[in-house]
Amino acid sequence: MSQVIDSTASEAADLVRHARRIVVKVGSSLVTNEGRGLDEGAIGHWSQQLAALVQQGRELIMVSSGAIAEGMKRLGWSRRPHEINELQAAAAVGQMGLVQMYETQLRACGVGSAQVLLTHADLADRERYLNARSTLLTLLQLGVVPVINENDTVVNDEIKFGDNDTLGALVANLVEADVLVILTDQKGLYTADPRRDPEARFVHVARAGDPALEAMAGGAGSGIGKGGMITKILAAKRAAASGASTVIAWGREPDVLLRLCAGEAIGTALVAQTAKHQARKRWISDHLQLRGAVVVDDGAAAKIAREGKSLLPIGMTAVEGDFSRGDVIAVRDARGQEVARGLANYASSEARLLCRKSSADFERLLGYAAEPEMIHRDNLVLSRG
Ligand SMILES: Nc1ncnc2c1ncn2[C@@H]1O[C@H](COP(=O)(O)OP(=O)(O)O)[C@@H](O)[C@H]1O
Ligand SMILES: N[C@@H](CCC(=O)OP(=O)(O)O)C(=O)O
Repeated sequence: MSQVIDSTASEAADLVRHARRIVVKVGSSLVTNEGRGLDEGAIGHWSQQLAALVQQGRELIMVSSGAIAEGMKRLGWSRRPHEINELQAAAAVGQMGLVQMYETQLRACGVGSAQVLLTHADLADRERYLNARSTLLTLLQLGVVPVINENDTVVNDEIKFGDNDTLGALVANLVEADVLVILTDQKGLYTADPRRDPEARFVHVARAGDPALEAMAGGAGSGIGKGGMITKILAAKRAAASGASTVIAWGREPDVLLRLCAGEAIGTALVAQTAKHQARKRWISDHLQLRGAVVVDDGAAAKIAREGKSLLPIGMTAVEGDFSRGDVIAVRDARGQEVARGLANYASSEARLLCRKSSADFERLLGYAAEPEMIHRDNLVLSRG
């Protein structure tokens, strides 16, 4: 049995203790008590823990399923429909109750919440990716807990996440979370589905992306959940691509989030092998197709290369090519040498207006106020040195 690990369970637990930005995902079977209706006690308990962690100075995002199951209950449907339009209708009905319950519970703990509905296409589109990212990061800065679900109304079979484990991982990638916590109806990952195999052994820690894990994981055990363990294993692999480790744990474990954040080894830890900043750099370097460039003065080039600062439009002298917000562009110095590459916050047409301008002028020049940076330092990779 592989269970290849480069970390011990206690080292893995330390990852959560030190985590600042955490994405928590809860599945339909937990949220709706196996389809019996929204579990107010469970949502209240997670909300209290989320609020306590925000109050500790951490940033929390909740990815919660349950809309379809709750919608089915509200519509009086006992069997999950096959028609996609019926599933979408159920999700729209159920999402009302779902988000209302989180809002009420979090507010009672003194923490604000926000509803964010996303689709895969939103995150594949570079401009929408940047928009979603900056909205979520702003919410986190405000100390608000975003409560995310798939935007079931606008997706069809092909582009549907199908399960919220994938959505949780994509959100972890989007905001560069330190840890993804997947709460489910089992204590974690076993060597086989424990509902079917009484010999199944518990896996405490493993390497995220280890192919041996995929062989252990079966499909959903309850009639309510969709993904099963395989989607959680694949979500951990995906989250690891941006440097986030994943913990899979039982959602009804008392104080599970607080105890994980206190460094207790609960559940299965799937440890990412790449550090966050390296993963981000690789992601940007992989988008090698450059859409254009900006030329910067020596002051801006030095700030980027030596101090690791963001590129501000005031340091830009020229814009080359035709690019959109979210495209990867080069940053060149006055001698034509490439200093860095990164994701443009402004399209080339806007960037041309912003050259040499300070952020106080942006609203007058563009008609709206947006990011002060042309490329944020988180989205910038140095080309040499
Ligand atoms: N190797 C495994 N270890 C643990 N659970 C497994 C495994 N393989 C399959 N499962 C099943 O996956 C289920 C959890 O997935 P799912 O029902 O989709 O939950 P959720 O709604 O939380 O996403 C478990 O109840 C279990 O029966
Ligand atoms: N967006 C859907 C979630 C789909 C789903 O079943 O997810 P999960 O229970 O996490 O496998 C809903 O809210 O019902």
